[in-house]
Amino acid sequence: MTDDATDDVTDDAHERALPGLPAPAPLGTSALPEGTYDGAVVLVTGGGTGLGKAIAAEFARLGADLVIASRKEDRLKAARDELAGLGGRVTAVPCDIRDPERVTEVFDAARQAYGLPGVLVNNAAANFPVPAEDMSPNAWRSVVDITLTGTFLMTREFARRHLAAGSPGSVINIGASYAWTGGPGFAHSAAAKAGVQSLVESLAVEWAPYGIQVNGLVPGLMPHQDMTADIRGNLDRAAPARGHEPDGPRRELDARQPALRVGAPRELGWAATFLASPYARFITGHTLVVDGANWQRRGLVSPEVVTVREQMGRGPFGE
Ligand SMILES: CCCCCCCCCCC/C=C/C(=O)SCCNC(=O)CCNC(=O)[C@H](O)C(C)(C)COP(=O)(O)OP(=O)(O)OC[C@H]1O[C@@H](n2cnc3c(N)ncnc32)[C@H](O)[C@@H]1OP(=O)(O)O
Ligand SMILES: NC(=O)C1=CN([C@@H]2O[C@H](COP(=O)(O)OP(=O)(O)OC[C@H]3O[C@@H](n4cnc5c(N)ncnc54)[C@H](OP(=O)(O)O)[C@@H]3O)[C@@H](O)[C@H]2O)C=CC1
Repeated sequence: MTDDATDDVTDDAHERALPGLPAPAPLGTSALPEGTYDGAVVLVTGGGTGLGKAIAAEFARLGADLVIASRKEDRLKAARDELAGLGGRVTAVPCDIRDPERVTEVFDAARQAYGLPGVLVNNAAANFPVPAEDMSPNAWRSVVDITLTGTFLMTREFARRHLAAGSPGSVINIGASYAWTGGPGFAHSAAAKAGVQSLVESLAVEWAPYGIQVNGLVPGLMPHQDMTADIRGNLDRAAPARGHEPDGPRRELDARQPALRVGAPRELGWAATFLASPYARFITGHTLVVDGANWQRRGLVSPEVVTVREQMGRGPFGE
């Protein structure tokens, strides 16, 4: 397993004599005791790519049996083989989380393979940048259905099964900080993530009496090789590469973060393994933000306004 983010502070930071936040611990290490998840079953939606795969990897290193679920079978299988190399057992189940019947099948497959998952990571989501005035009803529906409705359906099925069995469980919803700030250019995703955030707060209270924890986990900018072409293209436009190695660390992205570096996917994985661990049993209804304080960033004087259309290189509406 690789982890795509830089371990180094940037050239820019060195030029400015600013260290930024320290680099994370090496990939393959963990703060939790070895075997913390021995015998545990962890279900990660969207576990075949990007941050979901990085989260799954950290649970696997600590002994968990994994179930990864998403739509595209080829990517799931490739991830399954990669994750299996970390030691634990891995099952890949194709599933569109918008479909309640498919959701039921994922839990049936998990139960058959290893037993009822004790941890559910709702990581799958959909997103693409688009000015709101250009967004079709179907584009809105697609993002909201996957991100919000899919998360709800997975969580409901998880809770139903635990309530029936009388067993405890832990749900982690992967969010985004524009749930709180709004997300110009991502109105659909920001609205959906605000809904996901609200689910954390409602369901933590509703299900604490039954022993089910529900927490949120919000990544900052964590680039990875699986990022969609849409998002990668707009990132490139927002922070054009200046001749650094094309697949290496993106220093022009680092320089735009208060931490002077982007996040490494494993940093999100470590946070997830903590939140679902025996060391976080009294934490529920909480959202942990792993973003180097980027979402609180404000300037003394705001930068000049650039419309979303301009940021995306689009001409005037309707032309
Ligand atoms: C402005 C500055 C930008 C700076 C960049 C910063 C980037 C930081 C972002 C960090 C936050 C990240 C949060 C994330 O959630 S990342 C996760 C992203 N991953 C995914 O989205 C993976 C899954 N995505 C998909 O499968 C697809 O993208 C899709 C969401 C479209 C879902 O597929 P589905 O099969 O359901 O949908 P369709 O292909 O049938 O399309 C449905 C409608 O949506 C319209 N559409 C699709 N893409 C676009 C687009 N790029 N722009 C506008 N509209 C789009 C499509 O046309 C369909 O509508 P119509 O039927 O009306 O045509
Ligand atoms: N990367 C970042 O910097 C940030 C990411 N996030 C959040 O982190 C999470 C992971 O994002 P990231 O890894 O970057 O993105 P990816 O595009 O790599 O992951 C999205 C995953 O969701 C799965 N998925 C999409 N639609 C469905 C569906 N209908 N049913 C089942 N699975 C589906 C995809 O698999 P498939 O196509 O096979 O279905 C894919 O594995 C998301 O919740 C995202 O909002 C938040 C802020 C920043």
